[in-house]
Amino acid sequence: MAILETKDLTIKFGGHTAVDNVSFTVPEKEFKSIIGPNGAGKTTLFNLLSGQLKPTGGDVYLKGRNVTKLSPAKRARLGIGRSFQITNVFPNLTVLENVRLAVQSKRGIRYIMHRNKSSFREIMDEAHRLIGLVMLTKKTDFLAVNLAHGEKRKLEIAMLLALDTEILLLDEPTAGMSLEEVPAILDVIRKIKEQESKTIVLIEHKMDMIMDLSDSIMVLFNGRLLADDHPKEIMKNEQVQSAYLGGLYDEHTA
Ligand SMILES: Nc1ncnc2c1ncn2[C@@H]1O[C@H](COP(=O)(O)OP(=O)(O)OP(=O)(O)O)[C@@H](O)[C@H]1O
Repeated sequence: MAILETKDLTIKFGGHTAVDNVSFTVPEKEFKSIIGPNGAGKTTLFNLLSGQLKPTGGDVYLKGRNVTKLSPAKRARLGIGRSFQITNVFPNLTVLENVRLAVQSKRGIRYIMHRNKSSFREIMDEAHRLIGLVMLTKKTDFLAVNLAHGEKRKLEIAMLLALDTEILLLDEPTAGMSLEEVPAILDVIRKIKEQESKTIVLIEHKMDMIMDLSDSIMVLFNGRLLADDHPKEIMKNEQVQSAYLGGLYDEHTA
């Protein structure tokens, strides 16, 4: 069953159509990547999925339910979690404290009202598990403010996982990272894919990063869906090669 689906999703900014009649489905537990050159509409599409933007036309469905008119908070409660929604990283708290608070906020008032030793232990165990999953164990007691850029992204991912949504929208998790930091974050994403049984939709600018991780790849170009297929087919697709790979080649040689 499709856990996430769009039909003819469109948004116009003035005369410019940033997302143009995009229809796609994401089956449950699939790892789908969205690629495309600068300005293709990837982030705008994410904003439409998470509810930050309302479309000019078309619809978004979550588990068959039309959520087009719902707020980001309501969509999050229904199962869509987005990495950049994590605005509550406290710089002067440790990694453990930040993740613990995220786990606690998900469990909500129930746990606070019935606070007891076993629920606190459970929350701490989950926080430690998530810190391990994103490979930050050695930094457990570091203040968030003292983490390297790549480590901060890992912390954000741990806090996103704490919300325990079925769908994770990851917007360029490697953005702004030094080359040495990239393999570690890809390892984290691979581990999440293997261990967490989530549906993952990931935006990536650099196609080579996500070829082996993705079950399917969507290519956006000028707001349009150029292709949506298995990675191998995407590589062979001539339209994609000329539109997207050509652009990348230019970028590397510029
Ligand atoms: N709020 C807005 N108002 C006007 N135009 C916008 C707005 N948001 C995005 N756009 C335009 O929509 C187009 C798509 O932008 P978007 O950021 O979604 O692209 P992208 O594929 O995410 O690019 P990048 O890889 O650079 O992040 C661009 O031309 C951009 O200038």
